[in-house]
Amino acid sequence: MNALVHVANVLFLVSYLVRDILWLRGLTIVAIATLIPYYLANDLWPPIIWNGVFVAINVYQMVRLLIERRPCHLDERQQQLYQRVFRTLQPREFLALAQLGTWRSVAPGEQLVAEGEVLDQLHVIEAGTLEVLVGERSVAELNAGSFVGEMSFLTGEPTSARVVANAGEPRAVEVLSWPREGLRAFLDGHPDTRAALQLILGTDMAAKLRAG
Ligand SMILES: Nc1ncnc2c1ncn2[C@@H]1O[C@@H]2COP(=O)(O)O[C@H]2[C@H]1O
Repeated sequence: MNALVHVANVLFLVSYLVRDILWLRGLTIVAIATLIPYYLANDLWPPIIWNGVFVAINVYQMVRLLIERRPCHLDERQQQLYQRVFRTLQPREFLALAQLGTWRSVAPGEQLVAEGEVLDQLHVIEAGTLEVLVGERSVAELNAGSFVGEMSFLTGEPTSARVVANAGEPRAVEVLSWPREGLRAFLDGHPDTRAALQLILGTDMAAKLRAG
């Protein structure tokens, strides 16, 4: 019987070494199950009850994780954007985020963002190129996968530049746009998604700094 205690503790040890929380919880459940015969043989009811509670909590959290991670269908546009920008999110997390936004076309010559405005949206380009202007000076071009308005989104400051679709562009630019407050509320309820998005936005801004 004592061997079971050692086996269980080795399993606990392995569970602490794995990085994926799903595996950690699964191994914890197996380790506890390995200990139960020992507790029963020794009539140790308090640890049986407490470990039953731990198993119940872990099973509940595992079911939640599995629901979050179950495969989901992304349409072609979503799939492209996911591969290009949001790969650090679980596909289902991304789907929820994408469904919160609306797809929009920016026609050649159309202005997406004015300079110095209080922006109530965050955009990401799915296809096409947008031009960034400060005054009349063109300072950058933004391509598929780039965010527009992330600086205001993160700082709450008015926009730093004007962003337009060039009149000479043959095709409309496709963007996915989120309402700022709706996105903030969503992220408040999804802290993992918020952490991942902050990193994605930070990486986007670093790329812009580097390009500038
Ligand atoms: N130098 C730059 N390089 C690339 N993009 C920029 C630059 N300046 C501004 N932008 C983009 O233009 C947007 C204007 O609104 P924001 O300041 O919210 O966020 C800005 C960025 O998305």
